[in-house]
Amino acid sequence: MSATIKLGIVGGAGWLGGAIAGAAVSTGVVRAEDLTLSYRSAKPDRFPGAFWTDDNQALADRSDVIILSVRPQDWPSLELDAKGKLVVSVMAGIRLGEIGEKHDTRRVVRTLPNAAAEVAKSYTPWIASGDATADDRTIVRAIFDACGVEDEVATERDIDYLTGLTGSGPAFPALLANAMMRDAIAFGLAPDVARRAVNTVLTGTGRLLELKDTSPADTVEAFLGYRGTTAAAIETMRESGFDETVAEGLAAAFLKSIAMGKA
Ligand SMILES: NC(=O)C1=CN([C@@H]2O[C@H](COP(=O)(O)OP(=O)(O)OC[C@H]3O[C@@H](n4cnc5c(N)ncnc54)[C@H](O)[C@@H]3O)[C@@H](O)[C@H]2O)C=CC1
Ligand SMILES: O=C(O)[C@@H]1CCC=N1
Repeated sequence: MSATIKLGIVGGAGWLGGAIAGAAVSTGVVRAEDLTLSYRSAKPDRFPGAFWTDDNQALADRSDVIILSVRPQDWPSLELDAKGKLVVSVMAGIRLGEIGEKHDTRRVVRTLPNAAAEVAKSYTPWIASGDATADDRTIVRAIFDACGVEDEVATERDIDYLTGLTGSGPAFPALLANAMMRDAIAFGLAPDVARRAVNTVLTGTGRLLELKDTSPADTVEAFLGYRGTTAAAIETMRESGFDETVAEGLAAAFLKSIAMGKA
């Protein structure tokens, strides 16, 4: 892929837009001088050499590829004519067809990264509209490879499902860790010890997964087979509905993603 794409990020001052910009610049997918970012109120002091603007049409006119990274509720009021350019959305819930219609282009890609883009560890599923070209796909792969791991998926329904599974995903280990910490503090552990203990469990587990790429089912089975303290905990959590609670939470995210689109 050419290293000279001109990339615009609407909402570049935000959490995800900033993370994508950081990943794209640091991996050389885009040069800082070819990057345009828009903000709504205060101009951020980030990405030296990049062009900041509060005029989204100016951003679109300067860019070949436009990433939409505003919150879904802010998108209807976004004025931007992309005139046949490649538009890449990271917005939850908003459909390919709606995006193309509003921004006057049939080259649209809908993606759903996650918060780990900030550390180049996002999982990003994406799907392209019928008129997206092979070069468009190459550009999208390059941007989201820079943010972590990406997969082109078969349907927008898959994106809606993955919005909960992986888009929201970083929140779920945090939810578990928070419950563990609360229990540890209720038990009487010093809060700083509890925090260090629980955070180390999470980072250590992540590292093990990264190095060994084991199946979670195999890990659970190995601990169950040990018939020790871990098996006692897992069996009690499951009897209390752990697996069903997770499935219900993921279903709620899936339904919310569908409800956020018009189609
Ligand atoms: N944060 C996350 O973990 C994930 C977020 N997303 C999606 O990413 C999108 C952005 O989310 P975040 O970065 O978390 O939100 P955020 O609120 O941190 O960033 C959005 C930014 O857009 C700016 N903005 C709003 N309207 C604007 C306009 N007309 N022109 C220029 N800037 C404008 C806001 O001022 C803000 O800085 C959302 O659509 C969300 O669904 C998707 C996956 C994960
Ligand atoms: O919670 C949200 O709506 C956004 C989209 C996926 C993750 N965060």
